[in-house]
Amino acid sequence: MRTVRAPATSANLGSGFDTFGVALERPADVVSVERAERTTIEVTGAGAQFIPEDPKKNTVGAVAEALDAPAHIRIDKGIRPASGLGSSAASAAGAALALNDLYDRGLSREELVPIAAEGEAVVSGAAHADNVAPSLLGGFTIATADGVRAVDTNVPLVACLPEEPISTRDAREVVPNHVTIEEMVTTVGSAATLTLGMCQSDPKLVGRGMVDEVVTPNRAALITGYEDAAAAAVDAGAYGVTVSGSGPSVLAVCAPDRRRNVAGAMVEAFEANGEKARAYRTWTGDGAEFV
Ligand SMILES: Nc1ncnc2c1ncn2[C@@H]1O[C@H](COP(=O)(O)OP(=O)(O)O)[C@@H](O)[C@H]1O
Ligand SMILES: N[C@@H](CCOP(=O)(O)O)C(=O)O
Repeated sequence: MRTVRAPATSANLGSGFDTFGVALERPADVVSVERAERTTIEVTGAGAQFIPEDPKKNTVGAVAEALDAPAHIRIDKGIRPASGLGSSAASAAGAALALNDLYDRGLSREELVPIAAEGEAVVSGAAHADNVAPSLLGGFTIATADGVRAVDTNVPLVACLPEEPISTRDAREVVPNHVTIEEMVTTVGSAATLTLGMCQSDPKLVGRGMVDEVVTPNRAALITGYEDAAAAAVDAGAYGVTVSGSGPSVLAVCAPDRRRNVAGAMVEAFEANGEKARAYRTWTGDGAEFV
């Protein structure tokens, strides 16, 4: 048997749609695998009742098939599904690392990224790698068509998760198909600023680089209370705020000692809009690990 803890992640970070991602120190899924004749799946933990155990519908089933590694797979969910915190991706990343070892496939973590992304295609219709990459590699990752690059970084974060779920598949419907040249120039500037901020572990630069006027406004409109939560986070000291992944979570970057205030302000703002919410005070973290 092999057991892996795979962390939650926050994708896009505003300016890096389908490209940027960070691993969070918490929460995380725990995935255990045992060799079997055919793949079976058992899910417990946060939101387990909303997650299919059919291998054709669960992200880990696609991973087992891609690695030709049938197994009994147990998933203990620490990350609620439809959260915008890479819930489906964490299970896929954990299964990829565990099955690669169980079946001695000898693939590197970088080589496991596209395999784990197959799981994402099952649930969202797109094999986007921006969640599985940081869940496998840790830190800040840049996933592009020609591979993935990871940067070790140390940035304080707050992820606030409102109760109302949003599925990635639905949230991809509101992504615009076209951008203007002005929007492209702004996005490139933001993305470059954010990358520099991650390389220098500078939360102020990261916050400036989260600005995005292309995808984020449409996604934010799907989240009840987003504008108030974002404004409250900035008032409480956040350097930048954006939609985490496809939402509904909201990601804020701030100084380490402002995390409690920022977390409290966002939860309060959501609650004033009739949305229960919880906040994770966290940091950029490591990738999946054997436990
Ligand atoms: N192992 C898994 N963990 C979480 N969700 C899964 C898993 N396998 C399939 N799903 C399905 O994926 C969807 C959640 O994924 P997604 O919409 O991308 O949200 P998130 O941003 O939390 O990953 C739900 O419909 C859920 O049933
Ligand atoms: N790039 C994807 C990221 C989805 O992240 P998730 O945590 O919501 O699954 C997108 O924005 O659609």
